Amino acid sequence: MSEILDLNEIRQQITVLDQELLTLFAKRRALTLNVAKSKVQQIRPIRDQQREQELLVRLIKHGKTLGLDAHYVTSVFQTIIEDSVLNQQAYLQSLANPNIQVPTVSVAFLGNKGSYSYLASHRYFSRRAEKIIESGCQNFADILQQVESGQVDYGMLPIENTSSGSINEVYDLLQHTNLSIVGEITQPIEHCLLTAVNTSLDKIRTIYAHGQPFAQCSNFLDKQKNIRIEYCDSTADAMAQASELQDETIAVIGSEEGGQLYQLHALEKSIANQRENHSRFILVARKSVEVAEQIPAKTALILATGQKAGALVECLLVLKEKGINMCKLESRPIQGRPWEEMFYIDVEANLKSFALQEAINTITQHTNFIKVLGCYPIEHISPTNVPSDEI
Ligand SMILES: C=C(O[C@@H]1C=C(C(=O)O)C=C[C@H]1O)C(=O)O
Repeated sequence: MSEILDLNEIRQQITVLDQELLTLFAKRRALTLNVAKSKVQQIRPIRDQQREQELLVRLIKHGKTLGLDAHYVTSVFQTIIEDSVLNQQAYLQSLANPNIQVPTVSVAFLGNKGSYSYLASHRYFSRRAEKIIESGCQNFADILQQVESGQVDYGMLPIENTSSGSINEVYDLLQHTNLSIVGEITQPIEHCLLTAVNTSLDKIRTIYAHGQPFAQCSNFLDKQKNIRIEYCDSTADAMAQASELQDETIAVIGSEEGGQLYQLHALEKSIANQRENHSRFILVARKSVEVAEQIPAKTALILATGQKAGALVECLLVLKEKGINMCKLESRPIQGRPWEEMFYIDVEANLKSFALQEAINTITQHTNFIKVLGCYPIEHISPTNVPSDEI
């Protein structure tokens, strides 16, 4: 006869193990902070992908002897390494900008509790501040106005999404602001259909959604018959309305994590057109920041060339000559000047670097207008992979 297994007792053992794992994670984090301190002394870059690869190969081999598959070990340690690199970057940034190191920060974002902007703000500051004073806004212009007037320290704005592209309204607002971009964060967007009460898809008649999630879920929505879309100012607004109405015919497009704050449950998960759906947010402040040299930096520029033939090409050639990688180019019309365009250019370079300073000086000769929107650490940590023959 097989032995009787006591579920509660086994779960108790798992609970103890999980706590031990957390203690080990914290110890590892503390050690990586010491690594960061030594890199400051030795002026070495934060990221060392060769070390990451060696470490992964060793762990995968060892994991196999314990019955753990390579995929599992790789994904766990990629997450640990990402946290470690971001934490080291945040530490170096706090040294480079002692004035930004404060325990409490105030942040304006779109919507209320539960919006993607709310989740991005909390994730961004989780390793940088102890407390966030939240300021939910009804539109992007309000966010900028609150930062400009000094009502809050920071504004979090979505700038692009992997499925619906650039957020033009934010680009247009950036033309007229004196604020600086001081950070970025990429937030996974996992759209679900959320409801306040137990119901089924065939009973839903109205879906509350913000325009962005609506556009990103068009394939799923096209398949639904007899459904009306109610546009809302934000995802959080949509959630609050559905939560208040407690109606089995009403659903909301939003994240499961955000929905939990309104006691909403996921009726359908992963309803976005693209499975890999991410939004990039930028953080704006009144004062620009310095980016430590050991951290990969991005600089955002806007420029107008007028209607001179080839002027934009001349500007881009300057970047090429200086070996500066352009990671984004966007154009927007200039209000009041028909057919003239404002170009938004993101480059992977530190504003302090000699190459970028020289490039900006030369580019200025080809433009009517040029402005640096900000220089900030690149927050996206691309995972190091292990060559398949090494596994
Ligand atoms: C901790 C370090 O910094 C980074 C983080 C690593 C990690 O968490 O294991 C490994 C290499 C670096 O990209 C290090 O250089 O050892």
